[in-house]
Amino acid sequence: MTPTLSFRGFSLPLESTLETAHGRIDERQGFLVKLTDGDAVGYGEATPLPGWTESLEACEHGLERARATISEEGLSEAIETVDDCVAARHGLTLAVADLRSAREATPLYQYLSDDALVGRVPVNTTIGDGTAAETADAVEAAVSRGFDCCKLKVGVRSVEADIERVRRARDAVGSDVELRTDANGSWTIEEAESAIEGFADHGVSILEQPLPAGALSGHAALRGGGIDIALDEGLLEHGVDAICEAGAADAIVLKPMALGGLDVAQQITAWVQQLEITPIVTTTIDAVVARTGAVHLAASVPDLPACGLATGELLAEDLARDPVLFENGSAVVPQAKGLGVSGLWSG
Ligand SMILES: O=C(O)CCC(=O)C1=CC=C[C@@H](O)[C@@H]1C(=O)O
Ligand SMILES: [Mg+2]
Repeated sequence: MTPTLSFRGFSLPLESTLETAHGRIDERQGFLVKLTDGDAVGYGEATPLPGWTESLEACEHGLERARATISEEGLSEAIETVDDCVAARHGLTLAVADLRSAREATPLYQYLSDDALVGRVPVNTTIGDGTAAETADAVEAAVSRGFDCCKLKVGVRSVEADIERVRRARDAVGSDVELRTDANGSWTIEEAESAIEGFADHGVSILEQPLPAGALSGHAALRGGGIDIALDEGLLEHGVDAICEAGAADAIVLKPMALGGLDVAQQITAWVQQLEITPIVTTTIDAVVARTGAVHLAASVPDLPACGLATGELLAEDLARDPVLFENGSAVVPQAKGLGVSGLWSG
């Protein structure tokens, strides 16, 4: 039986604009992907993000190519036709993995790694730019919801303002909560050095992408200042080898949507861990399908730190009920067969 591919567009507003140094995110537009093979069905999600993936139009064209190719040539050829469209490839390969793991009656994370039972994975919550008071309130509210690791967006305001935001957040939640920061490549080396000095006073654990994506030696020079340096945009710019050769990162952020799929992201996590660099899996503020796929990926990789998987709360609407519960700073991993998201595609 030849599998058939279908997809339908969606647009999901955020609860409020996510202000980052990389730009504003108001909504997430993408495609819910459905793969049918006999009575087996698998779901994926292709949600492009400008600056991280192909455009929405290119993603749609990629899915159209894959739909035509799957019926004429087959599944692996269809995946090849979207090799240069990372979000489309993510959507197609996630649908394949969901269908195959469901058919094997195994949860997706066990399909990805033959792992024993993994009940939960540690997560960070994501706090957008805001005033010092708004930031302190947001971190305090996150901790009251059970989170013990918060990532703050920085780099939109002055370094001094960001240091004050971090100080106020630390004062609000005390020393037991992990605070991370993400500058989305907005600083010069001097600004980054000043930020690191100020953030270190308030126990910030990780500073993500302080310098532009192209910088490598600059990031290497920032390491050892008391805060781990993580690269996010830099991974897409340089790849793991160059980052490792430059000694540019303590940690690397892996976004399955931006990397082309869980399979690619999983290979990179194993590679990165071999190099004694810490992988951190995050979403691209996706809908429930891709977000749950990222939770399964994190569950398939041993010894991960808190990952950026609690972004569902940033959305005002979603495609279906979230099968992932968050409690005590962790995501409870779905144990149903496949991805574990239901009620997606009626009719
Ligand atoms: O890492 C997280 O906590 C959640 C994901 C996240 O922060 C991002 C997702 C997509 C684009 C960016 O704004 C941002 C990032 O830079 O990591
Ligand atoms: Mg980032």
